This record gives sequence, C-alpha cells and structure tokens, in this order.
Amino acid sequence: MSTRFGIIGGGVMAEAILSRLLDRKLYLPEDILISEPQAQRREFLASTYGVRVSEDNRQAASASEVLLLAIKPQALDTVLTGLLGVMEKPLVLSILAGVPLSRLESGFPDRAVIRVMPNTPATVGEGMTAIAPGRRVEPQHLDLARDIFTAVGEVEEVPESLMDAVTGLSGSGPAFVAILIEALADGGVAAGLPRPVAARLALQTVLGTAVFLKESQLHPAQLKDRVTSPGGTTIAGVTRLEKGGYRSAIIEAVVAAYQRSRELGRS
Ligand SMILES: NC(=O)C1=CN([C@@H]2O[C@H](COP(=O)(O)OP(=O)(O)OC[C@H]3O[C@@H](n4cnc5c(N)ncnc54)[C@H](O)[C@@H]3O)[C@@H](O)[C@H]2O)C=CC1
Ligand SMILES: O=C(O)[C@@H]1CCC=N1
Repeated sequence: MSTRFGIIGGGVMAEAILSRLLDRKLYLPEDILISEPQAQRREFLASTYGVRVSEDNRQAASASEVLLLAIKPQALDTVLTGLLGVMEKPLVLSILAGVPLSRLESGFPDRAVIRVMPNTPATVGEGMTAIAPGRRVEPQHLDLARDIFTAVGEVEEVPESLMDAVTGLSGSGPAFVAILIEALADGGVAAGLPRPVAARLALQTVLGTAVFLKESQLHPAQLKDRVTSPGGTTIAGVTRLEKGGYRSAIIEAVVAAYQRSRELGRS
C-alpha cells in the first residue's frame, strides 16, 4: 500500500492536523503513515483514525507526496541521521519551533522544504498557520502546503525571518488565551458564581469578543471604548488591569516565546 502523506512524530500537533485532514477528506486514512516510537500512542492513532503506523521513521519518509515533521526540535538530529539513504523525495513540511530552513535543507538535500508554524485550534479548523518556503520550493509545492493548512484554518505566507515572531504569537498564543479564560472564570468564582457558570461565561465572552472583532473589523480599542461606560464597572476593571501590567505581561509573553524560538533554532 503506498503512502501519500508521511508523518514523523505522532504527538499533539500531528494529531490536530491529521484529524482535520481526514475530516475534510483531503487524505484517506490509508494514505497516511505515522512513525512514532511510543507503542501506546501508535495504537491510539491507528484505532482512532484508521491510519497506518510504524516504529520506523524511514517508512514515513518514503511517502510519495508529503512528509510532515512533527517531532520536538531537540529530536531533529537523531531523526535526520536515521533517514540517511531514503530515496523518495516528498515535500518536507516542518512544524518544528525555531528550526531554520537552512538546517532543514541541509538535512534533506535535494528536497523542497517549507517551514510551517500552525497552532492547536487547527484541530477544529480554526487554526492560524504561517508558511515560509525554502529555496527549492516550486509553485506546486506551495499550493499543496496551502491546501493542507487551509483545511485546518487560515494561512499566511511570511518571510522566514518572521517565523520566530509568528511562533511567539500564534504558535504559543492559544496557551496565553487559555490562561486568560481560566483566570476570567476564577474571577467569576471569586465574585460568587458557581464554577460551571463562570467557566461557560468566560469561554463565551472570549469567543464572542473574537468573533465580533473579526466580523465587525472594529479595532480592539473601539470595542473596549464601547464597553466602558463613564464611571461604570468596566473602567474600574480596566484601571486594575493597567495597574497589574496586563498589557505588558502579554507583550512580554509573546516576546519571551519569540526569543525561546530563536534559541531553539540555535541549539
Ligand atoms: N503543541 C503546539 O501547540 C505546537 C507545536 N509545534 C511544534 O510541533 C512539534 C511537535 O510538538 P507537539 O506535538 O506539541 O509535541 P509532542 O511531544 O506531543 O509530539 C512529539 C511526538 O514525537 C515523538 N517522537 C519522539 N522522538 C521521536 C523520534 N525519534 N522519531 C519519531 N517520533 C518521535 C514523541 O513520542 C511524540 O509523540 C514541535 O517541534 C513543536 O515545536 C508547532 C506549533 C504548535
Ligand atoms: O511550546 C512550544 O515550543 C510549541 C511551539 C509553538 C507552540 N508550542
């Protein structure tokens, strides 16, 4: 049976992407082979999605169309060594934080490589993915990468020099937003709401605000101004947020994640 789509590393992000690709029928389960060292994880992926699995990365790398690299950046050198001599030349899509195209292109000589930074909302088709093509990428490779990541959300092409900044914002951002939602719910509980009610209100408030901003195209500051009544509740809360360094904490979180992405690329 031939593999069109190979995946090395069957973890969180691989699952997020593959589940959506199967949902959207871009690939059939039998088109996909995932190589993954953990037996329990292999069994889970095979039984949940019907995809083929292997312990051997060389089988995934022998895919005819696409090889998705979804291991941790720290595992790259070991994985590359194990792939020496594999003959097939699929398009390589690397989602590894920080790892530059130059390192990927020397690890995969003669192959087209695209550096990609997706995020976890890809699981539900609401991902944000940035792609940066390498030197050997042809228009058909870029079209294929766009098709794959459009199936999991929105796609933005950026120069590679911006990929670490993208990683700090949209790659890591879902964690920052999840903490905001958790903290909003905690605030509701502190103010007397039952936990399930607080959790529901917090989640829908963040979702509703994001959808409203997207559909109305309002600047976030305009929305904030609409909510803040003179002498009202919201400005009281905003004053406390400013005192607590809310904006700078978020800005610094994105910058710290960007800097860590740069460090990972150097190691
Ligand atoms: N989790 C996220 O939100 C995002 C992660 N990324 C990137 O995606 C990559 C994977 O991240 P996660 O899925 O979160 O990690 P994960 O730890 O869930 O998945 C990595 C998988 O690789 C497997 N693995 C380890 N050594 C291997 C080897 N030698 N050969 C094959 N597989 C091996 C592990 O057993 C594990 O299942 C990372 O490089 C990360 O920078 C990118 C965007 C978002
Ligand atoms: O935390 C990480 O390193 C990965 C990259 C972007 C999101 N998660």
